[in-house]
Amino acid sequence: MTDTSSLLAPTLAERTRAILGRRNLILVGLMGAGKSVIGRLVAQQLGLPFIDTDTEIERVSRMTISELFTAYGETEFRALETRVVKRILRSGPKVVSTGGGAFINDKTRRQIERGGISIWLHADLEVLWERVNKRDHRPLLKTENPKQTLEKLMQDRYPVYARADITINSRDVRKEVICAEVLEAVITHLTDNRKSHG
Ligand SMILES: Nc1ncnc2c1ncn2[C@@H]1O[C@H](COP(=O)(O)OP(=O)(O)OP(=O)(O)O)[C@@H](O)[C@H]1O
Ligand SMILES: O=C(O)C1=C[C@@H](O)[C@@H](O)[C@H](O)C1
Ligand SMILES: [Mg+2]
Repeated sequence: MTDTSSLLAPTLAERTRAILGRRNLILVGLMGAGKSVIGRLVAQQLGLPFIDTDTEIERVSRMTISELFTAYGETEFRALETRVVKRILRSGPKVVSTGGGAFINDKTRRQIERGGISIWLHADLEVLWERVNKRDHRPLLKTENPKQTLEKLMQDRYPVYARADITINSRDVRKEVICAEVLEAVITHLTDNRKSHG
């Protein structure tokens, strides 16, 4: 007789979707870490809506992020980001990729902590630099030495990103590999949580 048990076993995506319930998955991390690309793929796999907060900010303001920084400055941009993140996370489940500074801002981080499971895409300097140096639309990197600026942002921000519920090592492997690692980590995180809460 043919063993059909493996054919009937739920897939990784199905298992993740089942345990996730109505929670949101929120990707955080530096520019170039892969939040948008991996977030979209995770959402596709889980059959959930995907929202990128930078894109949503650009939609509601009808300005690009660069234009917002130039016209109103970073402080106003952060206030708008907090409001947009709060609204997006009011309902779930969905997959949300955030702008690089969202989790660093105290108010926005509190919204994220309340709003779902946070996932830090951690990457080293060379990986990030290879990815971001191809385009120059990022206002924070419009400096004399953008690579050094990126390194400084890593030093300042990594201790804060480390507070995320889950950390994934984002590196140059196929995005499907990173996506599968995210799903596995979500299952582990929620299973461990269940155990510790009896
Ligand atoms: N696993 C990967 N392998 C190769 N390239 C990748 C991988 N993940 C992301 N990239 C590439 O790196 C670049 C940055 O990715 P992405 O835009 O998703 O980063 P981000 O974290 O959303 O950055 P930002 O905060 O600037 O929006 C893109 O060109 C993307 O295709
Ligand atoms: O790292 C940051 O502070 C930023 C990252 C981008 O996603 C944008 O949200 C904006 O350029 C600021
Ligand atoms: Mg992005």
